[in-house]
Amino acid sequence: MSSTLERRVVTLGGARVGAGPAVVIAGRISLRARPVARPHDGPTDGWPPPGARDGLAGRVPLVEPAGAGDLPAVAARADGVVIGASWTRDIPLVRAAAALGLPVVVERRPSASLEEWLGLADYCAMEGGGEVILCETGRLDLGLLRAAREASGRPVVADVTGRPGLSAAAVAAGADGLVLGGLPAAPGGEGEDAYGMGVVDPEELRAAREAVTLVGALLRPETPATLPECREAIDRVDAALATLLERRAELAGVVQTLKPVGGFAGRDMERERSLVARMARRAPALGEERLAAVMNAVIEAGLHLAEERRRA
Ligand SMILES: C=C(O[C@@H]1C=C(C(=O)O)C=C[C@H]1O)C(=O)O
Repeated sequence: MSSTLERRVVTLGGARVGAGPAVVIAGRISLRARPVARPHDGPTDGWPPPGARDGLAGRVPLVEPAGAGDLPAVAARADGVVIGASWTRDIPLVRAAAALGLPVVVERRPSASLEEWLGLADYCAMEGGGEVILCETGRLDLGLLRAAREASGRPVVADVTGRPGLSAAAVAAGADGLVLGGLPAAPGGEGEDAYGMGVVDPEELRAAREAVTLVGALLRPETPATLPECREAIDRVDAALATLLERRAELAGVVQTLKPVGGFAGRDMERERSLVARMARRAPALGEERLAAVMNAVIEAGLHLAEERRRA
């Protein structure tokens, strides 16, 4: 984040994008890939009807219109309108979409420069209510994503549909959110793709949530101001800690098999002291003494686990 630029926060369907934790935006559809209307759907504007069997309560986080005719339905049913990467130069439609007053998600045209992308975002902010999110999509230029976030002060998200392996990298690069294509899945159930639009992929959703939790805990600065926010931030840190503790226990177990004398008998207090001293450099507020108590418990838990496994 630039120190001179005020960071703008956009509220999208109740989620604050741009400050605090990175968010997962699970649902983006394009009306350019309009599904086939089916007779029992009744009059259709190309949308799944509200309360359809896929559990969709009639709303989708992000919708890309195909034309101006879609805009009333987008206004009624979407949390945010998408300026799609393929038509960022259709200025009349860009303008009409921005004028809806919904948050506007401006995708980057493939090969568009930073200047062109940010210029379009400024244009949308002027034409609309000012709530603009930048979205990097396609092959994901994460360097550009980061530069856009710094240069504009606007929230920047990455569409990781079909690229779950880039979720962690996108959050590490500074993405304020991860977008997943498809209809939102039914709460608690696997989504039913009744309309040929595709449903958010559960594996992609899992990868995105892991990324915002684990990478967010490690790399994203946060200053929570309320008790729930603070607890959520702590929960993310604990998730990262648990992941690391499990990993550490596995490694400590391997060490026991490689040392001449393993287990509690082979305990090396000098090595324990030196690892605590190194950790204290990263955790100066906690300091050596408090860390030593924590690490003693961690090391003993690992030794107990290794012993249990050896006996089994
Ligand atoms: C893992 C080792 O064995 C023991 C456990 C340690 C740990 O969990 O970090 C450190 C030193 C030893 O007392 C080791 O020797 O490195």
